[in-house]
Amino acid sequence: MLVGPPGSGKSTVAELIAAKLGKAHRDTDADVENTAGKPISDIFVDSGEPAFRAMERAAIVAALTADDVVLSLGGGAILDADTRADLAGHNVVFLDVSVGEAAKRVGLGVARPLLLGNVRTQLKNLMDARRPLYAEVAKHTVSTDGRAPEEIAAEILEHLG
Ligand SMILES: Nc1ncnc2c1ncn2[C@@H]1O[C@H](COP(=O)(O)OP(=O)(O)OP(=O)(O)O)[C@@H](O)[C@H]1O
Ligand SMILES: O=C(O)C1=C[C@@H](O)[C@@H](O)[C@H](O)C1
Ligand SMILES: [Mg+2]
Repeated sequence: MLVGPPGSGKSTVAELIAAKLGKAHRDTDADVENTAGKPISDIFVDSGEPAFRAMERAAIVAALTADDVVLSLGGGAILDADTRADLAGHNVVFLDVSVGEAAKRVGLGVARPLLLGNVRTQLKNLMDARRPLYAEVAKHTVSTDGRAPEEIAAEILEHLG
């Protein structure tokens, strides 16, 4: 199970790990979009962040009951105390990334509504606030700066044994 800020590579790396393990990859952002029938950016505009967080929480509860999946969580999933409690006992890996590298990876698109405006500033604020929460739920932290997704996936697989 992968957590980390936007642009840390959760979705990309989880897909690689799932392929190596022959398991399914599940991503709570994708689950929310499928349930809502629209992109996350539209959910934020149409219904607001609290409504998105409620949908995200429901997607996580559902995903945690599934067997044999490699799960990537939305960047803000760990803001929810119930989710943090639910993650205890799971094999959670925190994908860490610097502000500069994450900003390069996510670009300037509208797909990540919380980063609109000054992407670097938003990322910095968000990471400063959340780093303790990512670290709290994770059993293992992997630095991703300057490393290819394949290398990161291999390190995690090695750690999993
Ligand atoms: N280690 C890496 N090095 C370079 N680019 C990467 C790396 N990991 C992911 N990327 C690229 O960065 C972008 C963001 O990756 P990804 O969507 O996997 O991040 P995420 O953590 O799932 O973000 P979000 O929280 O917004 O869902 C993608 O274009 C992806 O190809
Ligand atoms: O960091 C966040 O709060 C978010 C990250 C994305 O994965 C999406 O879940 C959404 O854009 C919110
Ligand atoms: Mg993702």
